[in-house]
This record gives sequence, C-alpha cells and structure tokens, in this order.
Amino acid sequence: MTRSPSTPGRNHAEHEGEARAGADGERRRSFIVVGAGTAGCIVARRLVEAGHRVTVFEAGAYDENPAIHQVSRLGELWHSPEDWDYRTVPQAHSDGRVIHWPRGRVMGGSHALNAAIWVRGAAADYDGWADDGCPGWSWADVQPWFEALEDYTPAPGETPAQTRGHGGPIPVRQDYRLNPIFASIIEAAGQVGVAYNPDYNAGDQEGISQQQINVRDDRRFNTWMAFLKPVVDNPLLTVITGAVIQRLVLEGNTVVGVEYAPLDDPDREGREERAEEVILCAGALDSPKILLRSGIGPAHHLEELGLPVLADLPVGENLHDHLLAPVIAETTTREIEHPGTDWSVTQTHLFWRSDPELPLPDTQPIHFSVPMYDDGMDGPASAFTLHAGLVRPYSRGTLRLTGPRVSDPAEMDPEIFSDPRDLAALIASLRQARAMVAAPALAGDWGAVEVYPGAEVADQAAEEAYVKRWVTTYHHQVGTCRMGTGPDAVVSPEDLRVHGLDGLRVIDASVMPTVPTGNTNAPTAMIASKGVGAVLGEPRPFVAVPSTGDMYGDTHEG
Ligand SMILES: Cc1cc2nc3c(=O)[nH]c(=O)nc-3n(C[C@H](O)[C@H](O)[C@H](O)COP(=O)(O)OP(=O)(O)OC[C@H]3O[C@@H](n4cnc5c(N)ncnc54)[C@H](O)[C@@H]3O)c2cc1C
Repeated sequence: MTRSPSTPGRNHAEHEGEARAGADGERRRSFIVVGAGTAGCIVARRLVEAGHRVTVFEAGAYDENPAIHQVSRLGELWHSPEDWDYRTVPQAHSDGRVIHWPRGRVMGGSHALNAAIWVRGAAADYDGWADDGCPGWSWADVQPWFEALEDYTPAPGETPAQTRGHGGPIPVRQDYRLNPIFASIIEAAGQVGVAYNPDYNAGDQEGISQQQINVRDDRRFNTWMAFLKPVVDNPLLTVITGAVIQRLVLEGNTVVGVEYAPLDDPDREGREERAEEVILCAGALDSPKILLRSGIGPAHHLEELGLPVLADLPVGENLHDHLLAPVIAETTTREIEHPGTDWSVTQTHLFWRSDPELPLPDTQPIHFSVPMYDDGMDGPASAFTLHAGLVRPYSRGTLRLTGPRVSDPAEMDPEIFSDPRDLAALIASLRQARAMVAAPALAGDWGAVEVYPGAEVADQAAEEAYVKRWVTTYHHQVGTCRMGTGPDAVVSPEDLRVHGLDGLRVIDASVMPTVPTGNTNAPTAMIASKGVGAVLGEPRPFVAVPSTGDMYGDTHEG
C-alpha cells in the first residue's frame, strides 16, 4: 500500500488467518505497539520473534532524511519533520526561559535524532530504584540486560571489563579517531584535576572519557536498524507510519485497542484497531498524553478537561530532565578541524562530583567541537563548547493537557531550579568548564579565549543570572509514568502493566522513577529488553543475534 499524506502507510496488507501457536507452542497473541522509537523497536521485534502478531503505529515516517545517518548532522534535524519540536512552558525559576525540546518523530524515534552516546548510568541509580519500590531493577538485575544489548569495541589498546557485552545487536564503539580539540580537552581536564577514565560503563563513571557511540560503518545505528528493520517483512508484523494514536479504547477496565488518525489531520474522527494488548512506547512526553486523553490520569486534572476519569493515576507527575549551560571559547592560534569529517561533533564528556562529599558524580559536562550558540548569542566560528551538565536533579515538574484533542498543546513544565541545589551544582560545573578553558592545554596550545559567559560574568550573582538565562536541556526527560507500587506510581515494576487496568503496559523512558546518572538511551533500551522479557515470561536476557546486511539502503513503504 502506498503511503500518502492523508492516509497512514502500512508496510503490507492486514494479516489473515486464525490465531495459531507461536514458535514456542504458546498461543499466538495480538499486540499493538505505539511508537517505533528506542523502546518500541526492541519490544516489537521480540514479540514478533516469539511468534506473536504485532501492529506498530508510528506518527513519523521512514528514516529517509540523510542527516539522520550522520551523527555529526544532528543539529539539522531540529525543527525538521522528524522533530516533534516541543517547548516547555516559561520557567518560573529560570528567568521565564522557554526551552526547545526536540523529540524524534520517525522510525527510530529519538534514537534517530540523538547524539548516539551510550551510557548505562551508575550502579547506585538502579539500586536506588530497587530500594524505592521497584524490586527486580537493582544493578545486579539490570546489568545482564545491558550486557546482552551491547557489541562493545574499546579504544585501541584497552581491554574491556568482563561486564561489557560483545556480539549484541547495538554497536557501542570507542575505537574512533579523536578530533585534536578533544585530545586537548582531555588534557585540560587532567590539568584541573579530572583523571582519564578509559570506560565509564565498566562500573566507575568518574573522570573524563571518550564517548562510546552507536555507530556502524561510520553511520548512526539505532534500535530501528538493529531490531525492527531486519524483520519488517515478517508477515506477523504490520507497521503503520504517519498515524497518530489519539486515545485508547477501553471496555470496562480492559484496554482493547486504539483510535488513530493521520498525522496531518490528527483530530479527525479516529479509526479503530483492536488487539489483546496495547503497549505504549511513545516516550516520556507522549505516552502520558495518550493516557490522559484516554481518561487515565489525576482525577482533578481530567475533570478540569471534561474527560471521564477511567483510572485516577499520577500520569504526568514526576517530569524531570538533565540540564546544560554553555561555556563557549574561541580558538585564536589554531583552527578546529571541520566536524563533518568526524563521527560526531561531541566526542568527550566527564563525570564529576560538584561537592566532594557526594557519594557519586552529579555532573556530566559534555564537550563539542563547535560553538553551540543559542538564539540570541553570537560569536566567532572557530570555537568549541564545554557544556556544564547536571545529571542528578532534585527538581520535579508536571506534564498536563490543555484540552482533549491531539492538537491541544501540552503544558510541559520541568520546574527547572525549583530546587536550589540544582542551580548550585550547575554553577559548580560551569566554573569547572571555565577553568578548563583557562588551562594550558586549551588557553596555551589553542589560544582559547572565553566568549561565553565572558569576562563580565565575574561573581556568583552574575553566574546565577547567566545560568538562568541560558540553561538548556540535555534531552533526557523521564519519569511521567513512574514505575513503582505506591500512590506515586503508574506502572508495576513487575511487568510494566498500568495499575488497575488490563491489557495495557507502558515500556519506555517515562517509567523511570528517577533519571539515571547519564544519558537515557541505553537505560531505555535496557527497560525495553527487560520489559518485553516480562511480557514473554523470559526472566533472563535473550541471546542476541547481531543484525547483518545493509540496514541503511532501502526503506519499506509497502
Ligand atoms: C536531540 C536529542 C539528543 C539526545 N542525545 C542522547 C544521547 O546521545 N545519548 C542518550 O543516551 N540519549 C540521548 N537522548 C535521549 C534518548 O534519545 C531518549 O531518552 C530515548 O530515545 C527515549 O526513547 P523512548 O523509546 O522512550 O522514546 P522515543 O525514542 O522518543 O520514541 C517514541 C516514539 O513514539 C512516537 N510517538 C509519539 N507519540 C505518538 C502517537 N501519539 N502516535 C504514534 N506514535 C507516537 C514518536 O514519533 C517516536 O518515534 C537524546 C534525545 C534527543 C531528542
């Protein structure tokens, strides 16, 4: 079937036939998977492989934009058709700042738009989840699932730790050439007391490291390419692109299907698709919206909207994110190599404790070989960015609807800096980045001169004002369908079923009770693997088979 702007595209005709036994003799079940992002591609692949019938709905299209495939071009994807192009509400504790939140709207989801950096997080993050109402999610529980996903190649000359995975479907590469500016950034970190760490995913995050990235043959390799694309012609799988899920269809307390419409006419009367189970993988900003539009959320909020309250659950609470603030420096004695020749414009980051008394790093500055001038900033082209980064935030916000239709914008309020400890940690990180610019490896060897914040930002008050003015997202929103067992939880830690309802699970970044110390893609992939393991009754990671062949060339439009 041909895809057209007003008709969602199917990869092939609807499947015929009676339910038959799956490969393992289990009765064949039918599933709807909403969203083909980081999580959805893993979930759908495993269900199909287990012999079940799966319909995947994705609002975006196939990944035909060439900028997706070169990680160094990720900036071109912002505000593109592949970006949901969200905005926060004005931030009350941050100068009224409105922050752009890009999110992937394409096969591969945000893993098609992201910087492809692979970070598992700290063991203490997951032990914290387990201690806080999520038994089964301790580091000992999740580590094997990370390992099974990975095909890790260390930097030349390094021996990988025993806990790193090999032969898994997701390439995790650290053996690429460093742009010379990043070698100097590593040296500058050493000069301000931050040691080199050859593998931040081996147990100890602390120190500066070369990033580990999901690239194969010099091109992005995401979960769509690794998991779903290799089975897209499987007759058990139907992929419907360009289709927005409006809401769930319920009969009593049981979810029996979804209503969907074309992306370009999302409020049109929806078509219905039914299955025995629906799995929401629409991400931390869209899974909660689908639940709220369906009458699943805080009763007072649904009543405000005039929606029926089918389940009173804290959907949209606990929204939180990692934060960045830029330090940009011009190079006056050497030109920075053009990033187009590299795999990525970001190649190093570091983990550091803003207060030595802390048990683990709370900051993760990230470095770019280009100047990351925000709207309203200006400066020379030969410049680099050392972004200060906060990765253990205390502030929590909410996601709310402004109306029941898909086109009604959501109010997304992370309440940045509502907890003052976050501002203090980000300022400590900013000072460290400024010290690195002034260190001999950068100020001496490159003639680095700070452009932002700039010499006039010279005391605590000026630093606070600067950070509030220019704070931005690290792109790691989580937590809006929190897993747990208490009144603050939406899904069960046992099997990610939505509390109080049958036939419905959420498996994506929204279920994280607290954001891990580090980027969120690897944790989301782990949650997807372990979550679909629970759906299938597989308590241990599957033996992964790496994808073979060209995963980039053709696309499937049916
Ligand atoms: C610019 C950017 C840079 C990032 N960099 C990194 C990085 O380098 N490393 C890292 O670890 N993390 C990074 N992240 C974060 C990481 O990519 C996300 O945490 C992760 O992809 C979340 O996966 P998910 O499956 O929860 O959601 P997504 O991958 O966002 O998938 C959700 C999918 O659902 C679809 N969808 C949503 N609503 C509907 C609907 N109503 N109907 C149908 N389909 C729908 C979307 O179109 C999308 O394809 C970055 C994110 C961004 C945006």
